Amino acid sequence: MSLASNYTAWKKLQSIYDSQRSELVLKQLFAADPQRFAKFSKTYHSTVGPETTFLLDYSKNLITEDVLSTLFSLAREAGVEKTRDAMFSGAHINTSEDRAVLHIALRDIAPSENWGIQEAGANEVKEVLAHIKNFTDKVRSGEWTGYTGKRITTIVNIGIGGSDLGPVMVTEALKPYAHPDLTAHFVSNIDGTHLAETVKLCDPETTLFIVASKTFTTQETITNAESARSWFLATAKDKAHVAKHFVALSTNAKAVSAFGISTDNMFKFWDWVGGRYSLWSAIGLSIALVIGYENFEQLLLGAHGMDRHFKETPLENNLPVILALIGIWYNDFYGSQTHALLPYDQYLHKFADYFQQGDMESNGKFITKDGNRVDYQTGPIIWGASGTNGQHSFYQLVHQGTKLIPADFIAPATTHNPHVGDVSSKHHRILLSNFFAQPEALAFGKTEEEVKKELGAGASEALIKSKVFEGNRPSNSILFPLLTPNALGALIALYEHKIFTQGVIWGINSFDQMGVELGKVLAKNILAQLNKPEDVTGHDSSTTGLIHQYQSWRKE
Ligand SMILES: O=P(O)(O)OC[C@H]1O[C@H](O)[C@H](O)[C@@H](O)[C@@H]1O
Repeated sequence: MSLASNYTAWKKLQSIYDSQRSELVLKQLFAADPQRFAKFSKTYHSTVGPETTFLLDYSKNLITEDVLSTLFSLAREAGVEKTRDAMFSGAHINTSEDRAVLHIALRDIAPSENWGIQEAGANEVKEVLAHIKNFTDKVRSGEWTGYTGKRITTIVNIGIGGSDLGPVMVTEALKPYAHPDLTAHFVSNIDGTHLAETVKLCDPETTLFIVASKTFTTQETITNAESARSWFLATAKDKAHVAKHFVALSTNAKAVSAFGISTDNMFKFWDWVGGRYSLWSAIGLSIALVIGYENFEQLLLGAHGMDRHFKETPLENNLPVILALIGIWYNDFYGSQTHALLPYDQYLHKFADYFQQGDMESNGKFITKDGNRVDYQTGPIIWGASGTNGQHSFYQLVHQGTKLIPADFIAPATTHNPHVGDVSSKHHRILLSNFFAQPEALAFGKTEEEVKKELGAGASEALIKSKVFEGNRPSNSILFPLLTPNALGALIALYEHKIFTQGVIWGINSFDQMGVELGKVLAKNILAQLNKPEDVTGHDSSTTGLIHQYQSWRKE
C-alpha cells in the first residue's frame, strides 16, 4: 500500500490546486454556471423501509467538475470500492487487531443481504435483537418491575466513549419518540460528581442501571458501576435484588459474571463491532428502551438504506464518498485543520460530540496500515454546535477569521415542535432562515464597495475594512423532511461511510484506537503513587511537581 501522496490523482490534485486556486471563487463559479446547484446537489432516496429522503447540496464548495473527477479518480486509485466490498464481505480490514468491521451487519435487516454472514452469524444478531425487543417491551409496559414491585421509571446507562456517546446523541435526537414515563440518564465520567449528581435524581426502587462496556474492563465504567451497585444496595440491602436493577451490554461474558450480573441479563455483541460504531448493537439498549423497539428498528433500517446506497451506488453519485472527497480537498490541499458540524436542530445538539469520537478516533492517525508515516494531514478536528447558538459565539471566526473552516449545515424542513405556546411555525422559519443565510454569507460575503455604499460618506477606512466579508468559505447543506428514527439512522451512516472512505484514501486503519492507550497506562502507574510524596518516582519534574502540589492541598 502506497502513501496517498504517491497516487497519480493526488499529484494531479496538487497541481490543480497550485495552478487554479485563484479561479476557485464561488461568486464567479456560480455566476458562470446557472446549473451549478443542479450539477452539484443530489437527493438521496432510501431503497428500503419507509421513504427517507435528503438533499445534499455541495455546490458551495471550492470545486469544479475537473476537481471532482480527479477526486473520484483518487478514490478509485486508493481502492475505495475494493476495501468497501472487503468490509461488507467480513474480511479483517481492521488489520492491527485482526478483526472484521461489521457494524453494517447489525442493521442488515429487511431484507437481509447476509453481509459478512460467516463472520457475523446473522442468527446471533437476530437473537440479540429479539432479546432487546423482549426486554424493552417488558420494561416499557411495566411488566418488568423493581425489587419492590414498582415499574421502572428511570434508566441510567453507565458507559464511556462508544458505550455512551451514541446512546446519548440518539436519545436526545429522538426525544419526540420517547416513552413519556421513562427518564434516561447517562453516566460516563470517572469524576464521582457525574454519578453522585445522577443518583440524586433516582429512586433505587424504580431505577434500572445499564452497564455498557464492550470490554467490561474500562476503569471508568466498572468503577461507576460498582459505586452505583453500592448506592443501590444501601437501600435494597439484599444482593439478590441486583438482578432486577442491573443489566450488562458487553462482549465479555466472563467479566460480566464476575461483576455479579447474571448472563441472563447480559445483552451480547461481538468483537467485530467497533466501540464508536456500536449504537446499532446491544449498546443501543438504552435507545430502544427510550424510543421503543419498533423505532429502534427504524433507526437500523435507515442506516441499512444508507449502507446499500454506499455499497451499490457508483462513486460519482455516492453521497458518503462525495462528502469524503470534498473533505480531503480541504484537509490535504487547502490545509484546513477542522471540519464543523452545524445542525440547525436542537434535537441534534450532541451530533458533533458524537462524531468527535466517530471521526477523530477513527482517522486521527499518522501511521498507515503498513507502518509508514504519512506526509499529509489525516483526520480533521471535528467540532460544532447546534444552530443558532453557534452564530452568537464562534461564527465570527468562521466568517472573518484567518482560517478556512469547511462546515456542514444540517436541518429538517419540518419541526417536531411547530407550536410553541400559541405561536405557530414562527420559530422554525426563523431557524431555517438562518440555516439558509449562513452558508450564503460564508460563500458570497460582502465586498468593500457594498460596505461603503451602506455606510455612506465619511466612514473611516478601518471601519469599512472591518465590515468586509471575503466570502469564498465553503460548506455543504443537508436538508431532510423530518428528523425521524429512519432519517437519523441514514444520517449517521452517511458520516460513518464518509469516515471510512477518507481512512481508505489516507491508507490508515480507521478501526483501531492505539492512541488512547498510553495515557491509561501512565494513569494506572500514577494512581499507585498518589498516597505519599515519597512514592512519586520515575517522572519528569513537571509531573512530579504537580503531583506533590496536589498531595499537599488535598483534603480527602
Ligand atoms: O465499551 P468499552 O470497552 O468500555 O470502551 C469504551 C471506550 O474506551 C476506549 O478507551 C476506546 O477509546 C473507545 O473506543 C471505547 O468506546
